[in-house]
Amino acid sequence: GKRNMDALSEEEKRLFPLKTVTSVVSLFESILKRTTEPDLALLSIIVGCIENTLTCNQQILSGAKSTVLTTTVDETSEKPLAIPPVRKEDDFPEIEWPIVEALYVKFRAVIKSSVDVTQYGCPEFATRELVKRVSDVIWNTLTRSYYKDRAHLQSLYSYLTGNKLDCFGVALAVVAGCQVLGFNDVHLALSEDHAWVIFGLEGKETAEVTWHGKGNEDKRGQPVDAGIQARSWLYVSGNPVICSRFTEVASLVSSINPSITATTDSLEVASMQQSLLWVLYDTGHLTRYPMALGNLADLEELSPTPGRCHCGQLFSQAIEVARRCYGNSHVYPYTYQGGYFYRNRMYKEALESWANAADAIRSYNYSREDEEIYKEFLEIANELIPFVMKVEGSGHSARSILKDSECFAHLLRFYDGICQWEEGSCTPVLHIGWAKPLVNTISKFDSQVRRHVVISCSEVAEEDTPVTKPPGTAASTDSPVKIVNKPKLYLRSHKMAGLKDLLLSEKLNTHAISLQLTAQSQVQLGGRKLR
Ligand SMILES: FC(F)c1nnc(N2CCN(c3ncnc4sc(CC(F)(F)F)cc34)CC2)s1
Repeated sequence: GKRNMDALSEEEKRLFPLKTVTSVVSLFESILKRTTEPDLALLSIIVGCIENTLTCNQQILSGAKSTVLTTTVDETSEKPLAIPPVRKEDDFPEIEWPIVEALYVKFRAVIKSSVDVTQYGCPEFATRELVKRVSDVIWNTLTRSYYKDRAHLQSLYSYLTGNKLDCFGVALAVVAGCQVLGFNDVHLALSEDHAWVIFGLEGKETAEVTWHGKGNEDKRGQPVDAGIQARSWLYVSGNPVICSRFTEVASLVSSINPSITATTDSLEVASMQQSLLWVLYDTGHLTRYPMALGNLADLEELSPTPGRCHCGQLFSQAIEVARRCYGNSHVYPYTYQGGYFYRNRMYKEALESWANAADAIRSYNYSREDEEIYKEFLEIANELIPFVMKVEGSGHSARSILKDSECFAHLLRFYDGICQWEEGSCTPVLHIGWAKPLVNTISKFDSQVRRHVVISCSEVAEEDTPVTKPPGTAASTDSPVKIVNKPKLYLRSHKMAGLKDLLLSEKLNTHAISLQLTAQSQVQLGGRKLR
């Protein structure tokens, strides 16, 4: 019979007007089940329409409709730990099929009328020129100037109703445009702060299709090899999430933004995003997507789904995937997990996650387009860790992390990773603003505790490393004290290795430590790490 050329089956159309989260979930489940080519434009329009209707034209209702603003201020500190966003009950808008269909038809018309594929020889695979052309069509139809970092600019609904897209939205629109033209070899490649496309035979070609950050010339049309060679975090050493159509659906669901204001979320949009992420989780499309797992974990922390795994397991799963599939070159899985531990006052675990995050960044060279992760580490070092030291400092319990040499080892490993990140980079990372909080933090640990960490800095084993009992030999029953293994730490950065004696000294020489930490290394060997 007639091939169903419509985007939706009759049955799916009957789900309209969409009035509930359940109906949106049913629609996604039906589409994901019946096709290997889910239509990105259609799905982006649908979730974008719901998000923008519920978050962009909102009056904060008084009375029963909106819950009271709740803030949790930890009684021992003036700095609130985390203010859960106010979640407003709101009526789900009625999404009519004709509205969605009209926008969908408009997008297809814009793309088909602007790109003459015969000009590219109707190739089986997309060419660089074709990908660049689609990027130009999206680029040239955007509003001249608008605030690019605003929320709710990531969907095709935003593009079609307001001609505005953010950096991710442009990349998604280009892939959706190529899908309209029948080039199913064009797919999204996602790093932790940038997006580009792969295309061609076996997806071997890459092309920039959007801008990145502020004041950076866009490199649209160029391959991303230069960014990978420069070893900048932005290109994750060539380990981006390479999307299939299904992971592209996961990325448009993951980029749903329930925020109405800085402190108020739409309950319905958050619930829709959470439910759709579980659908994608159950169909296996989050398996190789650490950030989407982290997003789902954050939503589960705020509002646990009965019968589902604990959010802590999702943070751990994201780390497992990053290690196994992406060469441990992603940082966010650790800072997602560290943030969770911090919000839940699990400070020793948070320090370990942040040290693991620093291990992930150490092999990169810091480039000027890596500001986002720089800000992440700066906030951990200068806000979160000092806050932990303050609240832990007051409790003189023996269990305080200030008496725990493993915590001191985590802290040193955190700084060691950042120092090694800076090594060989053209742009310095550490400055005096880092040194003061560091010295302050280290000084909170007793010298006994600090001296309990066995620090090695080179291949040569420490001559004075006391031989500890080989593991497994039971401590003799009459030993008066518990045999506690001393944490061992291998410092890889020159700066931290140079600090070794200062760190273990009885009295901390604040000035010497600051000088060592902020020393500008003279000539960088060609300004980057080589092999
Ligand atoms: F606690 C921290 F680790 C984080 N909390 N939220 C984080 N996000 C939020 C969501 N987010 C993302 N979540 C899903 N997929 C992607 S793809 C991408 C790069 C770009 F936008 F395409 F350019 C970003 C991103 C960026 C990282 S990190």
